[in-house]
Amino acid sequence: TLNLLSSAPNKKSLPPGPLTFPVVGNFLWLRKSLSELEPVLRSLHARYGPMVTLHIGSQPAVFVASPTLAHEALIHHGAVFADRPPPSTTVRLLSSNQKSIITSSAGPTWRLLRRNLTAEILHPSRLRSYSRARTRVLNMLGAELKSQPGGVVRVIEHFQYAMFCLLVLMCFGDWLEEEQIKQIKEVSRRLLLNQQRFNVLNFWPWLSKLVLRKRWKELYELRECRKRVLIPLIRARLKAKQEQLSKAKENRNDGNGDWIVPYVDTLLDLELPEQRKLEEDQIVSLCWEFLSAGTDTTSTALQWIMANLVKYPEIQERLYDEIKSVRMAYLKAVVLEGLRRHPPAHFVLPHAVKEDAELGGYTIPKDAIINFMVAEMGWNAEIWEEPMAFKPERFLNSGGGGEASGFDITGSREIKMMPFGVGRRICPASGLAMLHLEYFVANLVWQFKWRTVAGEEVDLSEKQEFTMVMKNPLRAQISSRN
Ligand code: HEM
Repeated sequence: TLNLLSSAPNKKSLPPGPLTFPVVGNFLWLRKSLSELEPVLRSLHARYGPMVTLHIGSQPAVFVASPTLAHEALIHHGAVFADRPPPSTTVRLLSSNQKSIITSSAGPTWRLLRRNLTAEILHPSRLRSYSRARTRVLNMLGAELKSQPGGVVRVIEHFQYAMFCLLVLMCFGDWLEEEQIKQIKEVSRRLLLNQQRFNVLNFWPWLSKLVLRKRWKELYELRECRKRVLIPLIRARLKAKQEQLSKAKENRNDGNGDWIVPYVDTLLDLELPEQRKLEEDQIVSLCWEFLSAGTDTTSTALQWIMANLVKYPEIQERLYDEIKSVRMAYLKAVVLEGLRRHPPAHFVLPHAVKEDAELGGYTIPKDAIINFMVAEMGWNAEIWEEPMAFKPERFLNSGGGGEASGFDITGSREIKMMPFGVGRRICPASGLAMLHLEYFVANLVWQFKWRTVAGEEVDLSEKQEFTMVMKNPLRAQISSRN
């Protein structure tokens, strides 16, 4: 009783929500993925308003569904709401103790790592330099699709592989052989597929170390495997850089210099705020983050967009005509509509506040997890007419003059949707993701006509995996346009 009384004032000022769940219930909540909670949250929001608190375990989790409150938190009080909750034991293990952008708390190391990625790799002028890698991957994807018997393609595995290759080439250099890419892909898949199983290790880690010893061993083994694959690539770049340096010193530039700057090179150069270079392990987890943050998100988005182009042939034909006449506004509108209607992440990654903060008249305590509901905002009927329909045209007026490019995806003035998040933690690669989506959608529609497979329909049902994917993956009948 004493305990309850002393914590009462704080609890009271949290956003409202059902106060208690039975203990067993709690355990189930923990295991349910956030998206399974979405329908529950929807009814809780209807009852309690745009901010709801669930007491998950001992930690309050606040869910924000209103674009206005998200703007207030992430833009107006951006510095306060930019932190992350402490990572789980397994995440800590795989991120070399939070040496990754996603997991680090909002301090000098996070700023440095994030700035390195945005300035050295994701800057528009740099993005142009990776065009050779894009062409190589597009040709590979086109050849794979063409080789499917009867022209019937199940796209998702091909899309995933294409996005993965592209990021591997940006990370380690575009001279890499396909055999090397396949090795990395193999470990990556295994880690991803086992994520749910490894998550369980985080509930009472001391207990799981006794009961789930084999699973812990598997996790350690996969981490080793990841090192075995990546460290030779990192060392090869270190050597190449040293050779280049000595050539430059001796003034014997043979013109065989590199075409591009791979991400790993920038990490080898980087100095942490405490004036020390990154350790090999930390470079491994940063490269890993680069590959895994961008593969499923982008390939899922691409699949959803292509699914809508198959389902609505008139949209596909209009897109084809506009590409033919080199008008790209509609292309951008199609991609934006895809991200609004089918955001790969239905929630941004969990946020936290550095100190107790206020939002919408309630207190957000330091130990709370704050979730922003991406899909709900994109489907908000007060902002979007017929929100569940796929209508790219809605973006053509957003900038005036029929230009979709005027739409502000950063939400800095006002949030209408936030597929990449907004504010200081906004996806640093939103520009790269948009470029890749526009590039592949345009080329796939340019090269092939996409139709439904005879006797089948495109089913837009969702299923939560690492991202929100198509429950029944897209299959399409393709034929060459020329
Ligand atoms: C369609 C594709 C993508 C979508 C929808 C997407 C979405 C997101 C979202 C919602 C967040 C969380 C924002 C927050 O916590 O407030 C995020 C963070 C992040 N994304 Fe992306 N992303 C995509 C592609 C990529 C790519 C291609 C990369 C890397 C090459 C990438 C790297 C990151 C990183 C490093 C963060 C963490 C930022 C931080 O914590 O400071 N993403 N992304």
